[in-house]
Amino acid sequence: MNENLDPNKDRLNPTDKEIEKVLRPQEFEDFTGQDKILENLKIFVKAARLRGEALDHVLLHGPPGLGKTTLSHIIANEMGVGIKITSGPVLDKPGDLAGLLTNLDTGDILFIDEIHRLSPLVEEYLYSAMEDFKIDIMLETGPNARSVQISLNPFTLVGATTRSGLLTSPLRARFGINSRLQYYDAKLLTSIVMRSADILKTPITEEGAYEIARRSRGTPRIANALLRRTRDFAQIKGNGKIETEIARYALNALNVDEHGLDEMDNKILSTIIDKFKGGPVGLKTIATAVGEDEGTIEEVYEPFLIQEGYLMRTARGREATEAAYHHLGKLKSGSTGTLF
Ligand SMILES: Nc1ncnc2c1ncn2[C@@H]1O[C@H](COP(=O)(O)OP(=O)(O)OP(=O)(O)O)[C@@H](O)[C@H]1O
Ligand SMILES: [Mg+2]
Repeated sequence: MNENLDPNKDRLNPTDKEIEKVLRPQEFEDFTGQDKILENLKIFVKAARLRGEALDHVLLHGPPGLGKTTLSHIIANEMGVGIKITSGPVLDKPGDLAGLLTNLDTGDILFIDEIHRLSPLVEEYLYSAMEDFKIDIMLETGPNARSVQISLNPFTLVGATTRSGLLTSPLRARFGINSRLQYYDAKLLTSIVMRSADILKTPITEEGAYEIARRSRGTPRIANALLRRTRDFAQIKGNGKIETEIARYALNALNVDEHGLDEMDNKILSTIIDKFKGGPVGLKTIATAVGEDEGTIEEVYEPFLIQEGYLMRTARGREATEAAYHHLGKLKSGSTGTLF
C-alpha cells in the first residue's frame, strides 16, 4: 500500500504528521459532519460548563482517520480545560496511570487512545478512578507495604478505539457518552478538502475537491493525504491549481482506485470472489486467506465495503455483491454475456 494513503496514522511520515496537525479542526465550528454526535456533545459541554462540573466520560469509536483524536482535542478546547494524552499499550502498569491521574487539574481531560489495548490490571485500576475519582496507591515495598486511598480532581476520560468489540462491558458501562463515528459522504469530504486546501494556500476548484473526496474511502485523513499529493502533481505537471483533470491524473498515478477502495479492500473482495465463488464465506476463512486479523477486517474494512454495497453480511457468512464483481471487472459464474 502507498504509505501516504494508509489510514493508519502511525505510518504517516513526519511531515505528514505535522501537516495533519495544522489541518486539524480546533473547535466545534470547524468540524465538518458527524452532526448527531456534534449536536449532543455541544449540549453536554454547555451543560457541564454551566454546572461547573467535569464533562461525563466520553467513548469515541469508529474506523481510523474519522476524527476521534480531533474531537477529543476539540472537547478540551470547548470545555476550556487541559488535556493529557496517552494510549492503551503505553500504560503497562497501574503506577503509570496513577502518575497521570494525580496530575490532572479539575475538569481536565485524560485522552486514552487505543483504549481497547489496556492491560486488564490497568483497566481495573481505572474503574474506581472513573467512578469515584479515587485510586489506591501503594506506599513503600516489602513488609512495610501498605496502600492508601487518595482522591483525584474530577476529570473526564475520553477513550478512543477502532475496535469497540474488544472493550470489556464493565469499561464500556463507565462511559456516560458513547459515540460511534461514521464514514463521511463525498459532499462532506469535498468541504473538508476545500477547507484544507485553503489552509495550505492551494488553489482548487470544487470539482477538483470532489474528485479527491469521492476517492478517499469516506475518510478525512485519506482525503487530506490525497490533497497533498495532488497538490504536488498540480505544481509540477500543471499550473498549480487543482482542477478535475489534474486531480484525476494524480490519483491515477497514485494508483488510487476509482472508488477509493484500498489494497486490502480489493484483496478481500477478490479473495471472496476468486477463492470462494463469491461466498458466502466465514469471516475467519477470509481473514486467513488475506492474512489480516479477523477483528480488523470486521471493524475497519468491512463497514465501508458494506456501506458502499460491495459486501453483504448474511447468516451464512460474507458475500460479494454484483457491484463487487463489476468493480473488479469479473464475471459472476453462471451469468452470461460480457461485462462491458
Ligand atoms: N470532521 C472533520 N473535519 C475536518 N477534518 C477532519 C475531520 N475529521 C478528521 N479530520 C482530519 O483528519 C485527520 C485525522 O483525524 P483523527 O486523527 O482525528 O482521526 P482518528 O479517528 O483519531 O484516527 P485513528 O483511529 O487512526 O487515531 C485530522 O488531522 C483532521 O485534519
Ligand atoms: Mg486518533
